[in-house]
Amino acid sequence: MTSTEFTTVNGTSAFVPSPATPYQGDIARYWNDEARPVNLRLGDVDGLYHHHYGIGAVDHAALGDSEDSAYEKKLISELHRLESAQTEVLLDNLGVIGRDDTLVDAGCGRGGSSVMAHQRFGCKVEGVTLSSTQADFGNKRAKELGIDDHVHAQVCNMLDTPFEKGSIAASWNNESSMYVDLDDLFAEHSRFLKVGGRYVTITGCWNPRYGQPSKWVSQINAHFECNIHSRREYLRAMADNRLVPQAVIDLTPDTLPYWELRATSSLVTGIEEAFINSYKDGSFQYVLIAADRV
Ligand SMILES: C[S@@+](CC[C@H](N)C(=O)[O-])C[C@H]1O[C@@H](n2cnc3c(N)ncnc32)[C@H](O)[C@@H]1O
Ligand SMILES: CC(C)=CCC/C(C)=C/COP(=O)(O)OP(=O)(O)O
Ligand SMILES: [Mg+2]
Repeated sequence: MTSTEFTTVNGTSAFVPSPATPYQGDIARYWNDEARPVNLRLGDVDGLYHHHYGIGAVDHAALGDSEDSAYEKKLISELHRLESAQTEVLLDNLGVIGRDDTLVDAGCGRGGSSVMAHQRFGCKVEGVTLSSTQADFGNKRAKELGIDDHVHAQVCNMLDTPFEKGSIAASWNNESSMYVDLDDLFAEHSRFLKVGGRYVTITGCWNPRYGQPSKWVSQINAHFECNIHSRREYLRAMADNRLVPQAVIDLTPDTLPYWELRATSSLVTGIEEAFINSYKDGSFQYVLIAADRV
């Protein structure tokens, strides 16, 4: 961060760092203003608020009859269950984490993954986001849950964090790496991770086998003001920054049922077709990459 400015958040005074670039200012504004029902209504199911997508098979028995008056509510619960299942898979890949460890949730959104990590490992989790609205939301949820001594969010550029060199046991980007240069991102994770620590990303990436980003990938970029990288860029930038892949899992077949279900819901946002078509034509992939910091 280059400078700080004084601001007022919910009637209390706080220092919010100025964005490092005009683009980061756009992204901060985007997430400060975001209040899509597809995210808030799903989060209301159990108080875990996610800004990522789901994986796993749809439980049609739990959904029941689509003519039923309770069907839409069940559909929302089912989409939310699949989004939390996505986080569980990310956490499965973090390796052995102790209660005394600190983890970094880079691009933490409203903090759903941070809470789940603490609930599983009993560890500390530090979230960073460009959005003060999201950081406030995450800190309020942590307080309500009585875990604010362990789960904390701050407004901070994930390319330039305050975490000490070699101090972090594991870190991740859950659908947040498409907003940054990957070399800069992995250099920063590599700096604050302990040697032997684990890094995990779940991301959408364009498939080099397709050739170039398809029109659907361009549509997703425009919709979210992001810049989707290719699978090749991820692996190259990791290799250049002492992150050695331990697992590369193609989650594309596992995320398609989520999208096909979401496309039938009242909470559609209009981006469903681009995800479904790009996953089906092979131009876009949903992947998990887990890497060791060596
Ligand atoms: C799609 S949301 C993902 C949120 C969260 N990881 C989740 O799974 O719910 C993208 C997040 O990346 C954050 N982000 C984008 N660029 C960032 C940057 N340079 N530094 C910190 N956070 C960033 C946004 O503020 C937002 O919270
Ligand atoms: C896989 C890719 C390319 C993701 C782009 C980043 C992104 C915006 C993720 C979902 O956020 P969200 O949960 O706020 O989006 P939505 O409102 O569509 O559910
Ligand atoms: Mg969402």
